[in-house]
Amino acid sequence: MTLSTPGSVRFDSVVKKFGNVTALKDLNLTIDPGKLVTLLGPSGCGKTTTLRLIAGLEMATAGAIHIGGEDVTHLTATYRKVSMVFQSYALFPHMTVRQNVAYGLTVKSMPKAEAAQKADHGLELVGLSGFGDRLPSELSGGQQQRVAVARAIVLEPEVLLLDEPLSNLDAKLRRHVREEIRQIQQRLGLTAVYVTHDQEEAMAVSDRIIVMKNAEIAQEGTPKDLYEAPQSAFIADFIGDANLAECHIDSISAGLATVRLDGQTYQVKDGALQTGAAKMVLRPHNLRLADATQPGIQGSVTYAAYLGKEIQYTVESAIGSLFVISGITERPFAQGDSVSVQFDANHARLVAV
Ligand SMILES: Nc1ncnc2c1ncn2[C@@H]1O[C@H](COP(=O)(O)OP(=O)(O)OP(=O)(O)O)[C@@H](O)[C@H]1O
Repeated sequence: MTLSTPGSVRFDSVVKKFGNVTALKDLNLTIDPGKLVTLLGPSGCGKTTTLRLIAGLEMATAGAIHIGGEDVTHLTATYRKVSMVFQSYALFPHMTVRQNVAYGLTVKSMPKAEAAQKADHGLELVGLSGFGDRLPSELSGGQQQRVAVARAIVLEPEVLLLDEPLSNLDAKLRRHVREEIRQIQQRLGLTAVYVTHDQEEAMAVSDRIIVMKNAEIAQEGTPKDLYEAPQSAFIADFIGDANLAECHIDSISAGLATVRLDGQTYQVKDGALQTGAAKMVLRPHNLRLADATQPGIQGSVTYAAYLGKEIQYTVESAIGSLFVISGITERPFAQGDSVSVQFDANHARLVAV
């Protein structure tokens, strides 16, 4: 199949209001061709509105939207080269899988035989060759979602939009289908915009993640950027688990901050902050437990859970409650044990209070 050139997406100062509700404040974003970008954020932050604005299912109140370099701000959905995959699959139950995939093509007046041939090719691309004569009810949930993806990609969109495509699948299948969606997107070089509120799913499938909060972008970057260099307490907490410990930056020099935490001094990469109160981001697996006689932050284990691949602890300490993850090869501790919590300051980060 020849797919149309993957398109870029650009928002210039886009505002979207629904009556008194401002769903998007002043959104500026660029999505490069061939990349999968995820919109991630808590409920109501504006993810779905952004996706619907790309699709042309909503119109911007102000600002401009470009797809593939073309100004589409005032074009309705029919005239935009995008296809959407919904969380509900939205397959027609009485049509065969092939007819479902061919549906959008026949609506566009493609002759039936050609549409069926394209549908079969689409099914091949999503690993469902030979399933064309079945009814959707004769497929698993994951297979039905792949049919929905095939139906979207046979339309040869410049941009593929995916609205929480895994939310109807159970946890085990979700991981499998997200890998498949990512592989199809990469193999075909599609530009894809993916909405989810699940941060692990976002990290697993994305080239870049745009984290939204209160109708604005909170931070954007690769999964690694967001995890390793969060620019706020919100991002640190939202992307992966984080302990946020109150600390004090005494001085900053050559990109290193001298930080006081629990009476000790540490050198931490500065997060473009000023001296004064700050929060130190301590990832649970970067904390180690040692015997209480060892140096570190003193505390006591209030919860210990053996999870096979790791042990998770809650430690009440002088700097608050800490969530700690240890490898199973490390010495185990039990509830009630006095411990010393140690960490490597190279892995700590600083964010504003
Ligand atoms: N048609 C509408 N009419 C009025 N308000 C709306 C409409 N659609 C969305 N909103 C409001 O705009 C804001 C953003 O909604 P949106 O659906 O984009 O959020 P979301 O991040 O996708 O949330 P969720 O994860 O819950 O789906 C919310 O405050 C929502 O209530």
